Amino acid sequence: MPKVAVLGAAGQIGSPLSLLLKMSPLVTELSLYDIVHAPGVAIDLNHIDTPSKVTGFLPDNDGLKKALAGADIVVISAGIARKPGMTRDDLFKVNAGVIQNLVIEIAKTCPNAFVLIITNPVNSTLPIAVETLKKHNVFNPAKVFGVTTLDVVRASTFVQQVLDLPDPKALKIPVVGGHSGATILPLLSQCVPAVKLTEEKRDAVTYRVQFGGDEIVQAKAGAGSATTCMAYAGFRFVSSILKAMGSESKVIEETYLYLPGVPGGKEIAAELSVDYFAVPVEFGRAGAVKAYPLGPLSGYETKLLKVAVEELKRNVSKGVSFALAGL
Ligand SMILES: NC(=O)C1=CN([C@@H]2O[C@H](COP(=O)(O)OP(=O)(O)OC[C@H]3O[C@@H](n4cnc5c(N)ncnc54)[C@H](O)[C@@H]3O)[C@@H](O)[C@H]2O)C=CC1
Ligand SMILES: O=C([O-])CC(=O)C(=O)O
Repeated sequence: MPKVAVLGAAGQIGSPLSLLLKMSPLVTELSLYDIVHAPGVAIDLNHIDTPSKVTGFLPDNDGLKKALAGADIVVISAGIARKPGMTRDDLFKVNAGVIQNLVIEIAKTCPNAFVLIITNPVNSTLPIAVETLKKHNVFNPAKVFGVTTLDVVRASTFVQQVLDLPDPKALKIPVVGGHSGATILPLLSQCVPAVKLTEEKRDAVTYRVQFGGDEIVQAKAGAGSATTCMAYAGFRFVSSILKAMGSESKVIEETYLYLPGVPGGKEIAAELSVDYFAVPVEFGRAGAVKAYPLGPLSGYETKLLKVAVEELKRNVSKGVSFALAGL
């Protein structure tokens, strides 16, 4: 039965995400790691009356290795978050090294685990994780992802709000690309069921999905960025993987991934001329089984796609260069 490890578990995302995982009947064992407070967070969660067992580790006494031992899924939200005036790319300096060091230990201790990266800038931290796993000869493209679920959650929520519809969950809107500003591309033209948006509303919703993170950073005024909605989105993504691991039915979620390693992905990468992109991905027992193409885009979306790809290429190569230099 699945063991999930959360790295960065004492943080503003890690704690509520761990709470949601503790509530899930799909999780048997939860191990929490952070450079501070993780054992306390674990004891706290262990007073909840669900069967899963929670253990917390700090860096001393091989804590990271112990946290990762036997993990089936590792979720990483370790690192620093934005303050007003910062871009996600400004987090690179600190978070690139954090991801690289954590992933080196994953490569040694639980090389077959799913690795889900929440830590920003996701556009670059995922390539760092992939290059690090490749270097250790344990990269499985079906199991390593950047978590972009919050963008998908935002797209349906913001369309529901602008059209005053009853239920955001009833709207399925693919969000492709990366996870920052112009690299995020909500495909509103593919909304199921279809919605009618004036150009003005289309532009406003698209902008809000792309820059929704800024809304929260500004409102929190120095106290952090998206946390509870991210914990919700991260839990949705982990749950989808757990469901796919345990059943025959297909599960589809958008996620940012190394396309050439997944069936269907090579063609998308060749068409976009970028190896990393979020697309709808089908999951099975052993991870990603198929990457779906973007499908028909409106003229408006085609223009935005060009901008997204150019920016994303720079973010990817920054991550790859960092990883290769440090390995
Ligand atoms: N992918 C996405 O959609 C989103 C990503 N994020 C990103 O998630 C990350 C975490 O955000 P928050 O939880 O709000 O930040 P936070 O500062 O509250 O928590 C981060 C935690 O990481 C820990 N940490 C730092 N270095 C570590 C290391 N080397 N090993 C283990 N733990 C370490 C810290 O002690 C802290 O507890 C940020 O990079 C943020 O930008 C945030 C929202 C959405
Ligand atoms: O904006 C940030 O820094 C946090 C984030 O990734 C988001 O809210 O999408």
